Amino acid sequence: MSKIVVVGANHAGTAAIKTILSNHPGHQVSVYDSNSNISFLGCGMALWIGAQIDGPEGLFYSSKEQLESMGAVIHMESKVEDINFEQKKIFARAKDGSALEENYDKLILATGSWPIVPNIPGKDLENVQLVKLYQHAGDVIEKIKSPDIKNVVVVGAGYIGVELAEAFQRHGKNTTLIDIEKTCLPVYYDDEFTSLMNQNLQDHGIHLAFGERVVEIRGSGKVEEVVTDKGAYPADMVVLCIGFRPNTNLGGEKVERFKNGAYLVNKKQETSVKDVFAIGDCATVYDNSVNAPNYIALATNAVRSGIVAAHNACGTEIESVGVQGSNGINIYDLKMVSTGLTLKKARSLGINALATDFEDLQKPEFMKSENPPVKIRIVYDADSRVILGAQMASTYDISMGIHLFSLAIQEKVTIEKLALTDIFFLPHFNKPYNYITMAAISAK
Ligand SMILES: Cc1cc2nc3c(=O)[nH]c(=O)nc-3n(C[C@H](O)[C@H](O)[C@H](O)COP(=O)(O)OP(=O)(O)OC[C@H]3O[C@@H](n4cnc5c(N)ncnc54)[C@H](O)[C@@H]3O)c2cc1C
Ligand SMILES: NC(=O)c1ccc[n+]([C@@H]2O[C@H](COP(=O)([O-])OP(=O)(O)OC[C@H]3O[C@@H](n4cnc5c(N)ncnc54)[C@H](O)[C@@H]3O)[C@@H](O)[C@H]2O)c1
Repeated sequence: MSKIVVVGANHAGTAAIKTILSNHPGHQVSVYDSNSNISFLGCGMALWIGAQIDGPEGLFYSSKEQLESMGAVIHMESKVEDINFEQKKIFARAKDGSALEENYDKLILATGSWPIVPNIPGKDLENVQLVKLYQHAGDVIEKIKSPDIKNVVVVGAGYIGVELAEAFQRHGKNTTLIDIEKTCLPVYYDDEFTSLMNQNLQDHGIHLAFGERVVEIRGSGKVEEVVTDKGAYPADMVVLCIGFRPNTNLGGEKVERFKNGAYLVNKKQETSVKDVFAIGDCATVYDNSVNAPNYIALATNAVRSGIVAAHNACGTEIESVGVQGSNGINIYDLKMVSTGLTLKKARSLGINALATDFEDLQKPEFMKSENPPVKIRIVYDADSRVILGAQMASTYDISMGIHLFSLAIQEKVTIEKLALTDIFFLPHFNKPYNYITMAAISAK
């Protein structure tokens, strides 16, 4: 039996710890995490700020006590500061400042990510906020109770930025959403879909400032305005949501990196250093839509990579089946889901990609129950015919539909095969010629 040290106990680390202790009894698991809490669901932050949930209680699904009850030794508020990969030893600093060190047989790095902070004047002014940790959410929640916080500027209109813009507007704040790209959610959707979300945000009073670069945050002590290359926006609070960078300083020169600094891992989550695994936001994933390693920071990827690493660290060889970056968002009841490559992204990679689009009601026109329109796009390789990506949008809950496309990309299903795939019909649910079949049938 071996001693497994896990650095980081949030979504990825917790998944690895639980998998080891539930499936491989006898291994010793020692955990270090620099934070004071475990398993905070970041996605709950916007719901909490926007008062769509009553409070943070339900946003945790594990704890130090739970992991200890399973047999783990947990060192919270203890930061690992160095690793000697030759001696297989980690060096940490405990909450009281004392030095800790521990040998390992296998090491699992689950050190996650941290929000990117643009190097601009004013980034350290009071009320310039990051939103990653539970503590950050609590800080924002406390501050926006003040009527002095009237104008909130959110920088970055990716998933976090769009969700937070809705939250602040729901909280009655004058909200401006800035992005360097010409639309929101540029990573996950083509313009035909992001235009729906842009309109949705504007319809709810959120001011959009897209295609603008933030050059300075102004104020004396407290933030007062955000200046971009195209304008200036009053701000009593600024929230920075321009993406994550992986926390991989512990790897030093020893552990091979991906182009953005994430630990480069294989399908067993093994790094370039023997007996060292990396999982979650600090590591790459195998992206089936490009057949190569990629960086896609999602809790869903963190959990699955933790499971895979745990089994391999305990001697049971399994491989990740890869991911396609499936994701979803629900803003003022507009639901959008996507997986794989957008048409824009596929073409930027030099793929001879095409898209087949279709729009229809969810159910037959004769149905009296809720029956909104659904918009779908399927992206596929014009040469191999293999499905590369899909996007869907509706006020109807279409979330189950994107899982079909996630599996289709994973299994390299062609658009022709999808056109003949068994999809049931019942007027309560859909149409005989449903929009998935129709989009696939009309592919060029
Ligand atoms: C506001 C917000 C909303 C989100 N919404 C979603 C969503 O809806 N769906 C989704 O799939 N994903 C979502 N995400 C992304 C998701 O939260 C991350 O992908 C996930 O947290 C990654 O988990 P992780 O364990 O790999 O890393 P992290 O959550 O970053 O955890 C890393 C852990 O390592 C610890 N650590 C780091 N360095 C050290 C060290 N040297 N020593 C000891 N401990 C260390 C940290 O304290 C932390 O506990 C959201 C993120 C945010 C911020
Ligand atoms: N529903 C979900 O699945 C969900 C929800 C929240 C977060 N997440 C994940 O968490 C991670 C972090 O989310 P995020 O929203 O921070 O990142 P993101 O990559 O989704 O969005 C970052 C946005 O910031 C913009 N940007 C980058 N640099 C900028 C600059 N200097 N000025 C202005 N805009 C700039 C980008 O164009 C992009 O639109 C992502 O991996 C995301 O997928 C997922």
